[in-house]
Amino acid sequence: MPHKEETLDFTPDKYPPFPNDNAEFPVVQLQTLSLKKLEANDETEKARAFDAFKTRGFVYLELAGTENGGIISQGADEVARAAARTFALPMEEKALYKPVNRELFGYKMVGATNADKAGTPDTAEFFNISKNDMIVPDAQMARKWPPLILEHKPLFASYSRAAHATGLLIMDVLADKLGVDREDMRRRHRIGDLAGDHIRMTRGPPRKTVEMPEIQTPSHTDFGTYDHTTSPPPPLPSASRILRESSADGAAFRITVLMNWLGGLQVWSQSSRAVGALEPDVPGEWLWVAPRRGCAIVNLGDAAVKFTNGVLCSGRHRVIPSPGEQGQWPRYSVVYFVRPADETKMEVLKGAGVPALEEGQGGEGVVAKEWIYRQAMGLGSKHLGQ
Ligand SMILES: O=C(O)CCC(=O)C(=O)O
Ligand SMILES: [Fe+2]
Repeated sequence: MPHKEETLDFTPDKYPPFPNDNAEFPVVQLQTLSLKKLEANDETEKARAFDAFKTRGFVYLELAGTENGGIISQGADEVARAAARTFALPMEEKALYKPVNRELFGYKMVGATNADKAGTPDTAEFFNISKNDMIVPDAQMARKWPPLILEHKPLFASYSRAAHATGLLIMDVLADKLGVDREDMRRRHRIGDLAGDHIRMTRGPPRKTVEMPEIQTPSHTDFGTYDHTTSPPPPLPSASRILRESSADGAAFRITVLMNWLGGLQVWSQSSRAVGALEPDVPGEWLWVAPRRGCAIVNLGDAAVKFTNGVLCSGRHRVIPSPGEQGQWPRYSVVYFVRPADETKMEVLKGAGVPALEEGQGGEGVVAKEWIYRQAMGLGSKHLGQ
């Protein structure tokens, strides 16, 4: 590799630990699931998984002892190094890869998304790499990619396959618990089918000031989602309402497999999940998710909630600069999104554990590709092509 001499700003060996000060940096206690046990179809672990995804919607997933887990944990470091090289390219070059065709793939520059309703710009840059393009020969790729990304294509392909398989395994677990046909679910997420699935490489700059807020990735979740433990369901935020009216009566799954090295990810405290997308941020209502070595962070997307008519939960989250000393470092993360295939009609699943829709709750049944695009637009993405 011709990169020996360069200095990258992804330096995980140098990071200080997440601050051990729960008063200043309160952390969320997430359940830890074992991928090895889930792969072995361990009933106790499956029950714990179902419980965690019904309540918080976020878990740590211990990766050790499995082939896919190994590919994810080692691959993530390699992907982050590729990310550091990619983000170091000149802006004119990165700008050649802006999203087109109502897709999310490609480069999102700093400030392309609103962090709140007042239009405060976000501070993170993303490169979204389509799984479909990475697993086919170059001649069959749908988009152009920077040479640097093509150079790492085998890495992105193996990472996508391992993360996709891991997402599907979790889906199997949830399907079993919901009394839904596993194969029916798998059919909507076949790796070779065109879908919005991608590896997202993110980079957020070091913290500029001690004061909040500096939003790297704004608070996001999921249209029409509500925490089923709150009663009655909170009103839908305005962006959600538009989607609810114009889109689906149900949904399909979305599972996120996330690797990060520094703090910065936060989830809403249990009591405050009702707040909508792009609402002003309320201090004191966020809990930090401390990164754990050897673990991925897995969360469900909005689609999983709609798909199950509210049985499963997707937690609201955001990214801000890393806490304390960690804030001096640029922050990288590697995210894999498993999404339903583009042409999947968004419908509520049929299963013993999924409540049926009430009369009049239906929608016009858009397909996944359109639904994802509308979601992203609803979250204030100004950079997406029409
Ligand atoms: O960077 C992280 O830790 C989380 C990123 C995230 O939530 C996203 O890209 O959707
Ligand atoms: Fe996210």
